[in-house]
Amino acid sequence: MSASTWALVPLKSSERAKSRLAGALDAEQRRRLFFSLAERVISALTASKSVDAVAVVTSSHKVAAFARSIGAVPIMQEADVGMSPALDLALQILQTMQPQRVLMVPGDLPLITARAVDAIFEAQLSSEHVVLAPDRRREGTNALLCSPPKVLAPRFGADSFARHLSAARSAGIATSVIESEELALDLDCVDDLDYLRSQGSDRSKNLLVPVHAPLHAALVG
Ligand SMILES: Nc1nc2c(ncn2[C@@H]2O[C@H](COP(=O)(O)OP(=O)(O)OP(=O)(O)O)[C@@H](O)[C@H]2O)c(=O)[nH]1
Ligand SMILES: O=C(O)[C@H](O)COP(=O)(O)O
Repeated sequence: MSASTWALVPLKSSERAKSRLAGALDAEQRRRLFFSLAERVISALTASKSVDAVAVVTSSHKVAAFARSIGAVPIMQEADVGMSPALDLALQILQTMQPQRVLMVPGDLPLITARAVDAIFEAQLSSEHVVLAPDRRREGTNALLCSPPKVLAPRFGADSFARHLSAARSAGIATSVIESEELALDLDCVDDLDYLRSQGSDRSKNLLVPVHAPLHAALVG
């Protein structure tokens, strides 16, 4: 398969994911939340008019089968070695498809929409360009568009937004930062769950039901 714009989502093994929510959700709720979030992210990417194909990098055969069932292409890694090494490996494999650009998005953005994904691509002003979406604390990076894919190495982890921005700037790469409520929330800790709940039950309901019934149940059930 060849596609010029790929989206790439790293997904941990479901049993190990969302460990920071262990104080608020039991293991089964966390597992369901993980799959609901992943489905939401992959669906938004697939529905974006700018994305030709979505890949998921994972070490889990269960997660790979799930990704395939909703139209994503799984890329297998041997073990969970961290988000950036997983992305590095996937980028190397995707390179054989000669993509023009790759959008990297973590699999835990509950408010993401196809419209927000489209807006990332609209912020790309030249063929050599980086677009960054920070999280709501402006610490993490919730979307990283690299055009071409090797223009900037992914540096996810603590303070990744500042690190991506300064690496792009010091390399002289044209860079845009996109502020978007729909991209700014990633569900890492109990505080993030509270923030999502505080968005209002109607909004939460409309957002999460019926497609995301398990996520809704985990949050309000
Ligand atoms: N393929 C792969 N994905 C990863 C790895 N580590 C994290 N991710 C994914 O990267 C994204 C952001 O990771 P985190 O915010 O740390 O999510 P998490 O690992 O589920 O949460 P915690 O267990 O609480 O740290 C999520 O989509 C994870 O599933 C890894 O080693 N391999
Ligand atoms: O910047 C990052 O590393 C990403 O936002 C993912 O990290 P987090 O979900 O753990 O904040």
